[in-house]
Amino acid sequence: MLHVRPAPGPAPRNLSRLSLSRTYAIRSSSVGGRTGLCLGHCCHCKPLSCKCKLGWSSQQPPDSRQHFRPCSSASEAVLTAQSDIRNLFVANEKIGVLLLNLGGPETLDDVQPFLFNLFADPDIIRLPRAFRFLQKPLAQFISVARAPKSKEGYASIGGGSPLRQITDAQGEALMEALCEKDIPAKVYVGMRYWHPFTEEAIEQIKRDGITKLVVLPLYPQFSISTSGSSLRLLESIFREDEYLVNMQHTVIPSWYQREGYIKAMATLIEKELFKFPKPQKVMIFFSAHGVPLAYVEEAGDPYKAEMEECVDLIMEELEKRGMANPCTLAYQSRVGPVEWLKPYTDETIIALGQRGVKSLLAVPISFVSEHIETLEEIDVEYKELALESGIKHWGRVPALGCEPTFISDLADAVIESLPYVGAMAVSNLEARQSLVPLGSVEELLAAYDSKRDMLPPPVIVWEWGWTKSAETWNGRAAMLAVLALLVLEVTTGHGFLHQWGILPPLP
Ligand SMILES: C=CC1=C(C)c2cc3[nH]c(cc4nc(cc5[nH]c(cc1n2)c(C)c5CCC(=O)O)C(CCC(=O)O)=C4C)c(C)c3C=C
Ligand SMILES: [Fe+2]
Repeated sequence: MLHVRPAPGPAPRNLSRLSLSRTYAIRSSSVGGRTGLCLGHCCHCKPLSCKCKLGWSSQQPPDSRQHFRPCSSASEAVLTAQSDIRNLFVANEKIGVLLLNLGGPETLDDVQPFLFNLFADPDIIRLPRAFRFLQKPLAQFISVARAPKSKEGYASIGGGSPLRQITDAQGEALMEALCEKDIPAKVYVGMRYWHPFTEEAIEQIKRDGITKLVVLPLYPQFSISTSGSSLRLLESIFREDEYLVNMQHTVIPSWYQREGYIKAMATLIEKELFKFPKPQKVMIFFSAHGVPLAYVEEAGDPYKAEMEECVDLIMEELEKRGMANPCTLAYQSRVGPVEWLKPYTDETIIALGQRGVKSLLAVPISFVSEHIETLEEIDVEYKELALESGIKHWGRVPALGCEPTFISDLADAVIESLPYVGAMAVSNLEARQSLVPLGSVEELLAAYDSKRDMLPPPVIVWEWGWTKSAETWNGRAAMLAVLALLVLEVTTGHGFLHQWGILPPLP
């Protein structure tokens, strides 16, 4: 199914609106009578369901749009927050902002160990509980097998990922923006899979004696596989550390609906549209990083719903500016044999070409830095595919990077969240039970973990003969046997893959 909005005019877009209630019900989970993760988002608007200045009652999940939409009193909220912050300085507090990101290999030699870290993450490869002991051997196997292809990609974009450099620059720019808004704070970068690792950032935060911390994942939309994974790691680090248990903090889990972000995206799109010979005829093609379908359908990942709403908001902003282009949302970069969110970017490009679309503007939407999937997958592979599919004019919107409106908005998000830093951690006991996400992300992750265990097997009744159930169970037995062989091979360095030269010998 394509997410296509026909041109011209404000005809309804075919962007299905999933119920967001699960996401926001989880977000609104209350600890100690106050809500959790609405911090930093909702302080502008106070709909009826909102009981506190920054939250809503857990009994009354709000309409997300109403709650999250920035309104004209945004600057007022920032001003209030700023005066609260000045009070923090009187109390001699040291404010830190921890930017969480994915991380990327800096050299080609880093590629395999980076991939190992990624695939060793149980939020990336989800093994049933009984098979968790296989996580690391499997990560070793997949990372070794995938490294040559990944290396080719990284070699073609200059020999490594630009992610560290860009994230550091975003951190610097955020620090300056906060300083200009009279909020001196130190910004730290903590990567999930490569340097500087989250653990390194945390050590620096401790050395600097930070007393109040805002945790800001650099993913606009929340996914279990990205922000969720980073927060889970952070939570485990916090739980083990006496200093961190006592450090007040808050988390901004996703921020795709912020006015500054939406406007910055619309401005970038508008600029690129006008490079086309007929701007009004261009199909705006949002390409988001995919996740396996089961994350959304079985584990309750809000990623798809947030992505669709984000696209809606950007398109509304463009409409306000007089642009009524058609748009499509598709998902790219799938890895492995399972089904991922659809429609897939490559299939969609081909379908659009067949439908006679002639001008396509690709908009990377799930990430705010240039990275391998914008520089290689979109700029090279998808462009080539588009031209082969009959598309005549191709463009690509750059990632936000250090775009000033965007950075200024991130600074506002941080400022708005500051008065609520530590509001939840009223005692050590409570803090230990519910640390980083003030209860909410933990609940989200816990909900998906428990759901995973409760999933019914695909085939319940055994039937003799060449049946679906026989195929399934034979297939499972065969997979386990192959897995066992692979694990043995990767750990011992001996086996058929080494003999056939598919895997290099162990050093
Ligand atoms: C919102 C963004 C991202 C989601 C969601 C996401 C999920 C996800 N990714 C993989 C597997 C890989 N991702 C890789 C690189 C990579 N992923 C993201 C973002 C999201 N991933 C970025 C920004 C990058 C690039 C980092 C860089 O170095 O520039 C890779 C490595 C590259 C490759 O070999 O293709 C893999 C593998 C899974 C399995 C997944 C969801 C479960
Ligand atoms: Fe990824």
